[in-house]
Amino acid sequence: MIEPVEIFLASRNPKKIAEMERILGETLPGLRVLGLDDVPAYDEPVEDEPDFAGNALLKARAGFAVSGLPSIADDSGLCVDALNGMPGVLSARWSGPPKDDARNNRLLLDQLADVPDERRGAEFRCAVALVHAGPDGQVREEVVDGVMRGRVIRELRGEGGFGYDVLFVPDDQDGELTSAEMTAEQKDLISHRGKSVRAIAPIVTVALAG
Ligand SMILES: O=P(O)(O)OP(=O)(O)OP(=O)(O)OC[C@H]1O[C@@H](n2cnc3c(O)ncnc32)[C@H](O)[C@@H]1O
Ligand SMILES: [Mg+2]
Repeated sequence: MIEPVEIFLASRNPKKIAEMERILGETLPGLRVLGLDDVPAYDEPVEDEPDFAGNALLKARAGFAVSGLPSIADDSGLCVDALNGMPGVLSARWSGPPKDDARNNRLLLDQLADVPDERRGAEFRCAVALVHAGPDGQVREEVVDGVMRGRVIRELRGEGGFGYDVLFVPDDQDGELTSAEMTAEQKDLISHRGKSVRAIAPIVTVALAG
């Protein structure tokens, strides 16, 4: 009998989950991705680490502890040069709780109002962590990173993606479209998340082989 191939994905962000499932599905067809609704509710960790890798590990460890399945989590955000790398790990709640993408975007636009075009460089960063049991039963942890460079524009453009995509023009592609104006496939090809999920996929394959 062929074992079901399952992984647990610890995220509360439906659009992020959709991107991760889409990218994982390309490299690992047949993979069944379980989410937070598929396991009993648990105390999700406070994302209080100073970097994306640390927060991604917190989320993946908690997922593994509850599900017992190989567990992955993403921690990501927008790092703006003129703001010394902020919002960074604070991206989701940059304008305060509760998380609100539109309010975050307005705050970022205000903060950058006086920053000239040539100093509006920024990058999306994404760490993806995998926590699983090795063949010896020991817990193994892996973290990979992905980056997408670009710049923050002065108005909201596009309907796709999520979060700060409406304000971000990646340097790749033609350098004009925001990541919210790209198709899902265009964004996946160049995005921070596309890069990190494609980098973790072969490690997931090894983890699933046990
Ligand atoms: O922690 P989980 O439950 O996975 O969901 P979250 O939305 O809180 O996720 P993070 O803590 O990693 O915060 C990521 C935030 O960074 C921003 N962000 C990350 N990737 C993005 C992308 O591809 N496009 C636009 N904004 C992005 C957006 O504001 C996200 O809410
Ligand atoms: Mg979060």
